[in-house]
Amino acid sequence: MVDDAPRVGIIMGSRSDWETMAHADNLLREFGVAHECRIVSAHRTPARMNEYAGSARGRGLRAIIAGAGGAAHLPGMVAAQTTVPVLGVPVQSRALKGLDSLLSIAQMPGGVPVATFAIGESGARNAALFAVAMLASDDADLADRLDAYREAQARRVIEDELP
Ligand SMILES: Nc1c(C(=O)O)ncn1[C@@H]1O[C@H](COP(=O)(O)O)[C@@H](O)[C@H]1O
Repeated sequence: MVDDAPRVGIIMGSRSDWETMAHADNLLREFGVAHECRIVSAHRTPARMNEYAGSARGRGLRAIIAGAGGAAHLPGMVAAQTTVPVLGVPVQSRALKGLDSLLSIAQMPGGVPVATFAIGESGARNAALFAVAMLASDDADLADRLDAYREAQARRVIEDELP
């Protein structure tokens, strides 16, 4: 793990979200972006959420990736308490397959934005890539790594071409 002060926070409503959110963690590790992972819930640990959101900018966080499932209020409630950009990841729920999570995160009232990603693993990965892209806007080295990532991805697609 990276030992510098975290630049990105990954939070999730429950330990049960880790299987999904670990994809964001892995991606930030791959890029060498200092980050932290925490369980924070608007419903179950509201005081911890307030403290997390309230201290985020002062601690140097540049983005918060927030994953939650079902009545996924966490990303929006964090966004309500900080101007650090919040990237919301809808975790797939059992009852409604994540459509509930997606709509809970996407349908924010005007004035309190949350960037909303796809349901599940690809959403977690894209949220992390988006955070990398945000940081890369003033970090040339990270921008080069992001270009290299895209090039490697394109090479893999081409190598996988049908016979
Ligand atoms: N949506 C939220 C919030 C929140 O938004 O604050 N806190 C927990 N949860 C969600 O409840 C689901 C089930 O949690 P459990 O597996 O712990 O019962 C998880 O997907 C979690 O994100």
